[in-house]
Amino acid sequence: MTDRLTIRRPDDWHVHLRDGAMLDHVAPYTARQFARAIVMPNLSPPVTTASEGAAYRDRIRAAVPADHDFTPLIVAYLTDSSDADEMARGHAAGVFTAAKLYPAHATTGSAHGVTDVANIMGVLERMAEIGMPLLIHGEVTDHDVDIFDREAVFIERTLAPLVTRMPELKIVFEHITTSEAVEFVNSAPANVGATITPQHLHINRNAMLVGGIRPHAYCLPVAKREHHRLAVRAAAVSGSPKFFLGTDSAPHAVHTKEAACGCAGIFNAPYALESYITVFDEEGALDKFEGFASEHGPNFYGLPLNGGTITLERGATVVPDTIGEVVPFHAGETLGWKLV
Ligand SMILES: NC(=O)N[C@@H](CC(=O)O)C(=O)O
Ligand SMILES: [Zn+2]
Ligand SMILES: [Zn+2]
Repeated sequence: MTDRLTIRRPDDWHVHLRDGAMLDHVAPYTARQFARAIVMPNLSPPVTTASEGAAYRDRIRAAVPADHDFTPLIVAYLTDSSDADEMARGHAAGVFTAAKLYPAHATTGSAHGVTDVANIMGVLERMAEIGMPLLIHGEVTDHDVDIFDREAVFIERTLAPLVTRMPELKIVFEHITTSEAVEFVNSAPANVGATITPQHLHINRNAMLVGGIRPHAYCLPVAKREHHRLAVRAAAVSGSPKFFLGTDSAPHAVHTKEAACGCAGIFNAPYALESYITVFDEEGALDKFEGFASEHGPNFYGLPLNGGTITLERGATVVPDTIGEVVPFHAGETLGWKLV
């Protein structure tokens, strides 16, 4: 039985570090676990220009303790009026690693998002030309679509036609939660990849609703029924280079979660690796963890693998009930692995 696993330093391909005091609070947790992170741009206001991106990168660097070797990868927030030249300028300047498509009003901080992909086809064509990946929150927002169906409907209505129309564009289907998304990514060409969060490997929708309503298990896309969780787990541990680590760590102050209309998001950064490796251990797939955490992401993005290693050992990690004003994923639980 493997009790100790040393892997190449991993990266987080989807994290929310926020801004201001919350950035100062949460950034050290991501920097402690990961060498690089794709930092999502859904700030208020969102990061839409290269100069805003460079300034945000400076604020993130200032928030990370000097003894952490951490590289934030900045992302442009796409709007209906995004400019292809601005995206290309930011990418060429080494500021923008990718651009994020939030369907308008799909999730936290998406009010300025894209109302129709048709409005940004020129931008997407330029991104395909320059090899700038498109990262997608894949849900429709139509009121008549059940929230549990919004990811599957997005595949039919938007993602599948987009992949057909733009075979050169690298696309990351973010935080997938359904068997439909797994099937779509598996059958799509090599330019389509996906991130998977720890929460969607651990919980199904019962965790939110059985025995009481648990706001700290609520995120978007919402956790689905059990067979979807099992399909996403199978994808994560499959060894396929299409699936890689993206925590979607999304901190919200506790009073905004424990509310009549609570915010969507799960703060999992502090113990992300311990949470993920627990799943790979349960699935008898510890040999697949390094690929998922440290190789598939950089290979998909065309970025170098990290130097250096981290080690996880079997042992107790007690997760506190709160970390500052934020309740972490697995709050009050003891995980069976620890980062040494
Ligand atoms: N995942 C979430 O539930 N929330 C994220 C936004 C997102 O990734 O959808 C957030 O920034 O709070
Ligand atoms: Zn999202
Ligand atoms: Zn996110």
